[in-house]
Amino acid sequence: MTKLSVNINKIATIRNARGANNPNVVQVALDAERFGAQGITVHPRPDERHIRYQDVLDLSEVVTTEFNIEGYPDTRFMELIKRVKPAQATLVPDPPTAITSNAGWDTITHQSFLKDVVAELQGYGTRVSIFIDPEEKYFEPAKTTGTDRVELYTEPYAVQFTKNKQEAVNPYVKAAELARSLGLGINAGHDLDLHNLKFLKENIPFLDEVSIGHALVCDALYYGLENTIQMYRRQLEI
Ligand SMILES: CC(=O)[C@@H](O)[C@H](O)COP(=O)(O)O
Ligand SMILES: NCC(=O)COP(=O)(O)O
Repeated sequence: MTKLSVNINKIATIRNARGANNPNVVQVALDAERFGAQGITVHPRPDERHIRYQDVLDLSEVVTTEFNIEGYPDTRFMELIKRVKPAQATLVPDPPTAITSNAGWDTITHQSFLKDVVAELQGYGTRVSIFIDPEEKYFEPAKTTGTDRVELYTEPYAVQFTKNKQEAVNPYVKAAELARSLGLGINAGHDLDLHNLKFLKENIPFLDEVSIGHALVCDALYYGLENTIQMYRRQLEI
């Protein structure tokens, strides 16, 4: 089974636009779980432009599905994970100014840094996933860090999908098979949507989890959150 983790960053973006507490991200997380989300993902960024560090603490009190916290492992992130001890931490190499995530880790250059971070996070009982491009050279070094999983960065897949879906998915299938042969769990995320998700799942049926936010929240404007979550869940049933 491939789990659907709903990323609620964009709910916080709307809330922050007015400064009050509407929509309430904690309530949306609880409702998303009730509507079928199998996990809740957040990616607090240093400028707190969407999810705030306090949101993460508040969510940690109530989320009953898999709580996944993404981010660059700076001091604040590490302290947050130590305090919250979520089910999963996803390490993303974004600089503080990144508009959104736009690359996976260079696990060769940053191998020893990642090794230390992974060991510390696992010491809190948290599963670790490393955000990674589907390039063969990064997988053995990723395994050496001790990470439990990798998250395949799927923006290039989403872009190429509209032109040639088979060419788009081929490198991801190869990467996923390599990760599996190394004993790594496999997540995927970024720009997945109702058009491209099913094809990814059909080609990589052993995906452990996808985290989806931007497109899912956009779709919810038209279909409603409950219908939308169910629609995404159905894409993962093959
Ligand atoms: C790692 C990843 O792909 C997502 O966390 C994505 O970066 C969402 O972050 P934003 O919501 O800030 O775009
Ligand atoms: N890890 C990817 C994620 O959480 C959501 O990315 P997106 O669907 O907002 O592009």
